[in-house]
Amino acid sequence: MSIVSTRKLTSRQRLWLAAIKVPVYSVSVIPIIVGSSAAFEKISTFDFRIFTTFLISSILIIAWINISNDYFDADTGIDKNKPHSIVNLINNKSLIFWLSNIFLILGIGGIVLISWLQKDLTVLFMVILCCILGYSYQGPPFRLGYKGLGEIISFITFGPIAVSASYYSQVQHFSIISLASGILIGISTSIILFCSHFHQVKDDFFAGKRSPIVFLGTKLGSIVLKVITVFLMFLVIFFPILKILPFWTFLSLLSFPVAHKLVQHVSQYHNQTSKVKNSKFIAIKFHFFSGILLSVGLILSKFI
Ligand SMILES: C/C(=C\COP(=O)(O)OP(=O)(O)O)CCC[C@H](C)CCC[C@H](C)CCCC(C)C
Ligand SMILES: O=C(O)C1=CC(=O)c2ccccc2C1=O
Repeated sequence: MSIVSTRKLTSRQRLWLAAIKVPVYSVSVIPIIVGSSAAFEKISTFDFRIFTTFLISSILIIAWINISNDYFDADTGIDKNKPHSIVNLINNKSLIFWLSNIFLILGIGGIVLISWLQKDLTVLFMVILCCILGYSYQGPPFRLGYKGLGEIISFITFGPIAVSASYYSQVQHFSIISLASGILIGISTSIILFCSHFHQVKDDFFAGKRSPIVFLGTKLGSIVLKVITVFLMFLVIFFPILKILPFWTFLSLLSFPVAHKLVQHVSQYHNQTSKVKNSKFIAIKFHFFSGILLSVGLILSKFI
């Protein structure tokens, strides 16, 4: 194989890697881990079979939302400068549409299994609500993401609903612990989506997508990011002080250096496309570490 073709292969592989968006799957894993940790903290119970089924289902649902996002974005032309859109890579829209639906059916199938095992439809209703809201973010005729509502949808779905659903799947009741943990996870998830708009501001504007950054501009957007991140850190301190969350959830504060790096990076490079692009990955790192530390804090509270 010639050097040129190897290079070609490598760049295509890179595009595929970007298209698959592996790091983004943190958003599917963390709410399930945190909800199950909160359940363990509350009543010392952990059903590994339910946990694993929920985790796999959640990953499949995120595969659906991401593949179908490329499918729906192809219709509005917003991804025409995005070589790592799956539609631009495969060039077979109906295949992509059906592939995404297979992921959705398999994901929902796992949740049906949980509901069947527990003879309780609550978790199924909650996840279906998430999927309807997820569809409304990107699919016609709603496309609420194009109206600047993505962050609110992502907060509600990945935060209070997903964390409470995971909690409920373990213990079959609701609690303030899963709600408060869900609020923290919801905010850090929305921070990821918020950061993903900075480098796309021009394409979004010309395609008629009114993302928060199109509304605010990149400078004001970087200030809003700082305010929201500080607010999140404030809640991490405030919840244990008010005994809404157990003491050891303070551990989540150890993710502060990553939060600081994120805010610094965006305030420095908010209008430099190639550099601010990286902010989404710093935000994912922050979401992952703050979420894992929150889980560790919840579990530790049971023992210390
Ligand atoms: C695809 C998503 C965001 C990316 O959108 P955008 O078009 O800006 O991206 P590109 O630049 O890459 O084109 C995700 C949007 C998520 C949505 C707001 C909410 C989805 C809800 C899920 C279905 C909830 C799943 C819950 C699960 C954990 C049980
Ligand atoms: O591709 C992306 O940019 C995102 C994908 C995704 O699934 C997600 C989920 C929750 C919050 C943000 C994001 C993305 O930014």
